Amino acid sequence: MSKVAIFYATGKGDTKKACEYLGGKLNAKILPVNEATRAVFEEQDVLILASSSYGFGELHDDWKNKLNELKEANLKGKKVAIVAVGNQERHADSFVSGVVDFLPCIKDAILIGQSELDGYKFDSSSAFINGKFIGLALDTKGDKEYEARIDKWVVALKEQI
Ligand SMILES: Cc1cc2nc3c(=O)[nH]c(=O)nc-3n(C[C@H](O)[C@H](O)[C@H](O)COP(=O)(O)O)c2cc1C
Repeated sequence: MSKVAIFYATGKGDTKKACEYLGGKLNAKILPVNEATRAVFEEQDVLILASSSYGFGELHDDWKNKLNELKEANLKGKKVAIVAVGNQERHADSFVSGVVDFLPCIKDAILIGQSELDGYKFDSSSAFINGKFIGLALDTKGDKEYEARIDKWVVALKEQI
């Protein structure tokens, strides 16, 4: 069985809560990213990188501080999925944009878990590329049905793992 781990950064707990729900569905290990190391990244078959956005579409600081380690990790042949948490109404100009900074750090990995627009309304998002989100976009405060989005994503993800 594939070893799946979710590495998350969270400010007020929204991303953590979503990851706990997701982790239960995937039977995955869940780790605050500030506890992760290059070796732990390399131990996994599938890595799920989860972060909320802060500033103007930036990653949470805990993830910013780990990007170098992620970049140095040998992820060749591994699968990586992204979970992006934000607020489409209050931050419509940079909705879940921070997670785009993962892309240069996972070049040797296989990106899985891209998702559709699926009813979101925003003006701009760096994480929405060529008509798709680069991962799962969640607005846990603005979308009461966010767990249903996770359920749907998990079904698609399991086919790619
Ligand atoms: C100062 C500040 C800046 C934010 N910037 C963004 C942003 O650029 N894009 C976005 O989608 N959400 C933004 N948000 C919303 C948070 O990402 C959102 O509240 C999220 O649910 C927080 O999750 P967390 O508790 O896991 O950190 C911002 C929130 C704050 C307080």
